[in-house]
Amino acid sequence: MAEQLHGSGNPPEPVLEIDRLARRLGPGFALGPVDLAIEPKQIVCLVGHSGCGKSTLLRLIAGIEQPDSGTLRLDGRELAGSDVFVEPEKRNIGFVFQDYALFPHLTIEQNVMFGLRKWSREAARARAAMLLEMTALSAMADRYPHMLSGGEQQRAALARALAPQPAVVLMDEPFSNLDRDLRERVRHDTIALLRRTGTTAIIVTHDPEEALSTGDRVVLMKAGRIVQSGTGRDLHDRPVDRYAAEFFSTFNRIPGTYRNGRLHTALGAFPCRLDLAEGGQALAFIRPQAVCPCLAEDAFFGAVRARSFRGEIEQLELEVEGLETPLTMRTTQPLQIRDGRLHFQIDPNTVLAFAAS
Ligand SMILES: Nc1ncnc2c1ncn2[C@@H]1O[C@H](COP(=O)(O)OP(=O)(O)OP(=O)(O)O)[C@@H](O)[C@H]1O
Repeated sequence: MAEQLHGSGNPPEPVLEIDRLARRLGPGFALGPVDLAIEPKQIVCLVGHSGCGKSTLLRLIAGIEQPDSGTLRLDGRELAGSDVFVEPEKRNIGFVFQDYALFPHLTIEQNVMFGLRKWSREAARARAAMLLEMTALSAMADRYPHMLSGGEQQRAALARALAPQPAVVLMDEPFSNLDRDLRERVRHDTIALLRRTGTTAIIVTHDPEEALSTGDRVVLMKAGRIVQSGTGRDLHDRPVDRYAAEFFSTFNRIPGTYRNGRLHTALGAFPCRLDLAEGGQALAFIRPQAVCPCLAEDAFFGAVRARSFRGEIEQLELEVEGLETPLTMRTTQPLQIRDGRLHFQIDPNTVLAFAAS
C-alpha cells in the first residue's frame, strides 16, 4: 500500500472537488449525492461491486454524462453546476477506457498526438515521442492498434490520455482486459508512470486487492453512494460497517452479547464500542489469520474438519463446541494436530464487532 505522505501542515488544496453530485439513470438507479475532494498527485481507486455506479461517477467527472444536481470543480474552475456545463474536450481531463478505444485507422503515434491538434506539429511530435519513450512504445510508433498486444494497447491509451497534460486522468477498469500475469506488470508500470509524471488519477476497479495495493486513497461505493473513503489501511483495518468489512476481507462471524463494553462470545470477550443497548446481540468479525495455533492446554480447541495447503498459508476448518458453523483458520505456522484436534487462540487486536441486525 502506497500512502502519500504530506508534511504536518494542512492538506494541499484539492485539484478536483465534487460537491453533492447526483444523477438518476432510469427508474432503477440513482447516483449520489456524492462528495469527494481529491488532492493533487493522488491516485484514487474507486471500488465497488458491479452496478454500484463507479463508471457513472467517472462519466460525470469526464463530462460524458450530465449531473441532475451538485457541482464539480477542477483546479477551482466549475465544470458542472446549476447553470454550467463544460464539454468533455474542454475539461482538461484524460480518459482511459476499459477497451482502450484507440482509433483503429490511426498509427500509435497519431493516436498519441490526437489530443495535441492545437499544438504546433513540432511540439506535438516531441511530446508524443517523449510519451512513447516513457511507455516503451517508441519502436511501435508507426504500427496500428490491431498490431499491438493488449498490454501495449493499454500503454498506448495511457500515453494518449497523458499527452495533453491533463489535470486528472480517469481510468475505467484499465487492467481488467489483461490476463493475470500481465495485469500485475502493466499495473506496476502504469502506477510508476503516473507517479513519475505527477499525475492525479482516478482508477475504477471492482478488485479489492487492486484497490488496496494501488490507491493512495480508496473510495468504496455501494448503490450509488460512497460508503467509506480513506487509505487502504483505513478501509481494511477500520471498516465503518459490515459491508465495508466484508468487501475487503473474509471473516468468521461469531455471535455474542454486548455487555460492559465487551462482546461476549463462545471464543472469549472482545472489547468494543457499539451503539447498542446492554444485552444487545452483535457479531464478532474474526479474520481467519487471527485464529492462531497455540500449545497451551487451556486454549480453545476444535476438531479439524478440512485442511488445505495453499503454498504460503494453510487453511483449516475447525468444528468448535458452542459454534454453529466451522471456524476458518489461516496460518503460516507449523501445526500440532493431536487426535484430530488443534488448539488455538484468537488474536484480539484485529477483531471487529458489529450489531447483529
Ligand atoms: N444509460 C443508462 N440508463 C439506465 N440505467 C443505466 C444506464 N447506464 C447505467 N445504468 C445503470 O446504472 C447502474 C450503475 O452503472 P455503472 O456502470 O455506473 O456501474 P459500475 O459500478 O461501473 O458497474 P460495473 O463494475 O459493472 O461496470 C447500473 O445498475 C446500470 O445498469
